[in-house]
Amino acid sequence: MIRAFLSAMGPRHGGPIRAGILLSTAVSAVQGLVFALMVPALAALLGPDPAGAPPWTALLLAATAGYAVLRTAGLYLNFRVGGTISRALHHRIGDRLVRLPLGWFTGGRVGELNRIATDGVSRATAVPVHVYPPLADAVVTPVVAVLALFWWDWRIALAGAACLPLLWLVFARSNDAVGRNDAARDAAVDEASDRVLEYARAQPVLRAFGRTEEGGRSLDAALAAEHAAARRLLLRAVPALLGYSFAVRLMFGLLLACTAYLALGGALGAPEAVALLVLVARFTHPLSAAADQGAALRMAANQLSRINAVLEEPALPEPDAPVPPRDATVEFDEVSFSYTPGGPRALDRVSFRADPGTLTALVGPSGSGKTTVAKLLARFHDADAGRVRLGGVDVRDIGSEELTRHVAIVFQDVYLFDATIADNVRLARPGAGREDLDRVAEKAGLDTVLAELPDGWDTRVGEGGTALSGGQKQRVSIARALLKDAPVVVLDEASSALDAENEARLTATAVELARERTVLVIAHRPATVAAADQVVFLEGGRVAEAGAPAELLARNGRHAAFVRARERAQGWRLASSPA
Ligand SMILES: Nc1ncnc2c1ncn2[C@@H]1O[C@H](COP(=O)(O)OP(=O)(O)OP(=O)(O)O)[C@@H](O)[C@H]1O
Repeated sequence: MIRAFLSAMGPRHGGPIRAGILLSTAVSAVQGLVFALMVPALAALLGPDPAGAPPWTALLLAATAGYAVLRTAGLYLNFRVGGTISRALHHRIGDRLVRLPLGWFTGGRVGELNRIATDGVSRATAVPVHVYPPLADAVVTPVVAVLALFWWDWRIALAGAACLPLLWLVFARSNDAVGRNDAARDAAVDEASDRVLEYARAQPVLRAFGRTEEGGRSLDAALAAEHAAARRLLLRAVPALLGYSFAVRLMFGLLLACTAYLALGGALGAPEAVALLVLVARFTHPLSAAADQGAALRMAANQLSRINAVLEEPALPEPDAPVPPRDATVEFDEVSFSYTPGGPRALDRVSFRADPGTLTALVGPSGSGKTTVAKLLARFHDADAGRVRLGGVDVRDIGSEELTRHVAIVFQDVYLFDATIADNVRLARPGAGREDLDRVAEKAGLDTVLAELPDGWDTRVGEGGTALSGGQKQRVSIARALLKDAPVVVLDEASSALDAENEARLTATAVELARERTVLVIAHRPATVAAADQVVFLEGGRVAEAGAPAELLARNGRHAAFVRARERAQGWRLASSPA
């Protein structure tokens, strides 16, 4: 557990945690000494010669004063350590997230990340403040008290010592039962949170097709599984905790019987017997509470191992000596890639080259690998084989900051922050002035949208951009990419969402951009394909054909057949330009 803590906190914050644990342990040990001193002090006070009590009483008072000082210092330190843990874990998780490959952030991670960053961190934060000190009181204090009692009366101490391993055994077993079932419940809670998010996001689709009931089935199943896991945890944890509580009371009874036996046999005086009973009674409550704290510790340990799993997730490897790209040439050289190790290849020995000053249209049926090409160029993932080069340099040798500066991508599923349109566009270049914004707005077709909105640039877009239409969001996203002014632009052309006028404007913008940049368009529109300098036609993850659009149409191969099929299905019309 401590190792998991230190690993999660990193070397910089290990010191305060160790200090907090040491101090809490010391406080509990001193408390054990205070308890042990109560026995001779009380025995002397209640015995036939109370005049002999002052030395014991003075020692007891001194130990109590020391205990009070240490307890206060421990409380103060542990609250500070709790704050440090919370801050450090949030920072470390945040730092890790920004270094993870973007491909790591699939939908299923959202619920898990949310739980780790909230519940996980708060449980870990509670350990030094609310969990470890009472646990140390329940474990260290009795052990020290029993050891100290050996010095005073070995028979009673032996009886106490004999009970401790038994208690420990029951404690460890009950902890195990809670820990195992808590991990299973955690997994069920994650699954349920993901399904809730999915159900909320899928509402428009489900309602459009009148399938809200069916759509809710997987959510119902996940919630039922969560309920079952919580029940299992309860059913296993309650008997385990009750068993432990019973063991504590059994120990209390045994010590009671042992003390009575010694007192009745005359081996122990009545004052000593009373003092011992006070001591034993004093232990019952903290020992009983230990089971709850032990369970809380196991749950925190489970959360810590989940936090550590994120922190240990391999970061995107960064080059030791980054090499800047020489120009904006994009080159795929025999690139193969699978999303899952050993799984089907999304790209299979893909090779093509896109030169600066040209527009390349990536065309192909759904699932042919067009988006994957864009993702490998931006290093969402690294290729399994072959090389993706930018400006003659392998993207893995460029360094992610430099690569980000060179490549701007507009994906179809646009995400906007809950801020104004201006803020969202300025994300690309925070210092950009109004003139720059107006310039890119015109090129992206955003100017007409702004003219219709009463607050113009200051319109708030809502969470994720919900206050804007799909086409409006896409235009904001294009303006953002244009403002970045990167030498390579990848545009995942919207298959819908734009009207004819804006479609034409966007094609014109792509062509204009391609005068000075390398532009790759995942093309769904005939006008864009026709305007391209070259078409890379993908099928099943392979480059089936590549060449100028007119040349490919004239060849009458896979690309031409695909275009004809599209024409029939969607009314595409793509004429080969006269040679
Ligand atoms: N995150 C992922 N995990 C596993 N497989 C994936 C993932 N993303 C895509 N794939 C698979 O990789 C292949 C290529 O997908 P990709 O998204 O590149 O196709 P596409 O040509 O862009 O399709 P579309 O035109 O429909 O967007 C497909 O078989 C797809 O199922």
